[in-house]
Amino acid sequence: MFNEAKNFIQTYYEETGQSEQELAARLIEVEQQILTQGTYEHTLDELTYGAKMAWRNSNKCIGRLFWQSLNVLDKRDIHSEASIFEALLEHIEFATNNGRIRPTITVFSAQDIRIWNHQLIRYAGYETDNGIIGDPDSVAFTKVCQNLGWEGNNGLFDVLPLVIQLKDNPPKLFDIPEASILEVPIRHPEFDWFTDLGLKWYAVPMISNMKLEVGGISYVAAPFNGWYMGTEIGARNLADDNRYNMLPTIAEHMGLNTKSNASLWKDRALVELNVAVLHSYKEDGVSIVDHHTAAQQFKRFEANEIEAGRNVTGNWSWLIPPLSPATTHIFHKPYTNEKKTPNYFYQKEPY
Ligand code: HEM
Ligand SMILES: N/C(=N/c1cccc(CO[C@@H]2CCNC2)c1)c1cccs1
Repeated sequence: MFNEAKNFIQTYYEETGQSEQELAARLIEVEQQILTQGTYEHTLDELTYGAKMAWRNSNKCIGRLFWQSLNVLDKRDIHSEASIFEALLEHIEFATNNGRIRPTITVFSAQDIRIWNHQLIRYAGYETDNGIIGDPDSVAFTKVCQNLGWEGNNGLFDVLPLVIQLKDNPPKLFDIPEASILEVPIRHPEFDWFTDLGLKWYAVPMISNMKLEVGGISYVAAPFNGWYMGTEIGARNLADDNRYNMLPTIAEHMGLNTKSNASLWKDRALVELNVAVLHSYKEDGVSIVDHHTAAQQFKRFEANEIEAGRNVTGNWSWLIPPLSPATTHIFHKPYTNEKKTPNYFYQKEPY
């Protein structure tokens, strides 16, 4: 652990221009803590910078240009399910900010808390005799919630409860107040019939099942949010045939020939769905980025990193957007998928 701690603290001090003397003193302190307690505690500044570095090192993320502007909420001192629920509501409110989304991470104490949700706000998926209602991606977790007593409503867009577990206690469920959940009804700038599809999506993506690793310490409950890139909603969540599978319906309404692949009906429906998503979020003043702008921002990130003397790492297959990937520069160049730390990692599902 001391090796990982030393590497992180050294890099942190170098990148923030703190003196060799301060570094040496801090390293002695950390070594002492590890020797006597088996671990050490990050200062707020170390934790804050570590969370930002972890974003900077996230190879699958196209949004890394803004890594230094991450808001870090330190909640390492709370240890009851109720106060964790309160902190999560605080995160949701602060991050949502009435639509002017603030990229934010809340860090809970390193080991004894788990949030079972994949995202703080996500729609339920119900398996019924005549198919799946809601988000197919949520079917397994929805069953877990129902086994824990959650009813659900068999709706298309039922927001799942927060499931919070302390140590090895049974998890506790908490409903998120509707007032805290900002959603965007999806309409199209030209096709008036689009509204009748009854589609909407939530404003803020908040990943809550990954762990933040900084200097040898793993924060297994550290939910983080940014804003959406439009294609995530328009080219995947509402488009995939194993998600909301809207392309055939949209193509029908557009009067396209869905009997022939060569009519490119799927592609035309896909573009209009993505146009509708971007139009709706923008009209409602909810932060969102289109995949062309996001790629241009990523290009600026690459230049900044080279300028800072760091090599750019990335996971090409995740960085290219799912719609018109070859229209971005990312498609036309290779990226090394070298894993640096601090970083965000997958971890075993607690259920
Ligand atoms: C600010 C706006 C942001 C945008 C537009 C953005 C965009 C994206 C997109 C499109 C993906 C791929 C998701 C998918 O294909 O399912 C992604 C992945 C990822 N992003 Fe970002 N991101 C943003 C902010 C952040 C922040 C604040 C963090 C953490 C502090 C972060 C960490 C990650 C990580 C760890 C992944 C990979 C997730 C996985 O492995 O499943 N991003 N991002
Ligand atoms: N825009 C975003 N998109 C995502 C970022 C990370 C993960 C995901 C969802 O990943 C799922 C697992 C693989 N694809 C879907 C979406 C952000 C969420 C939190 C901060 S930015």
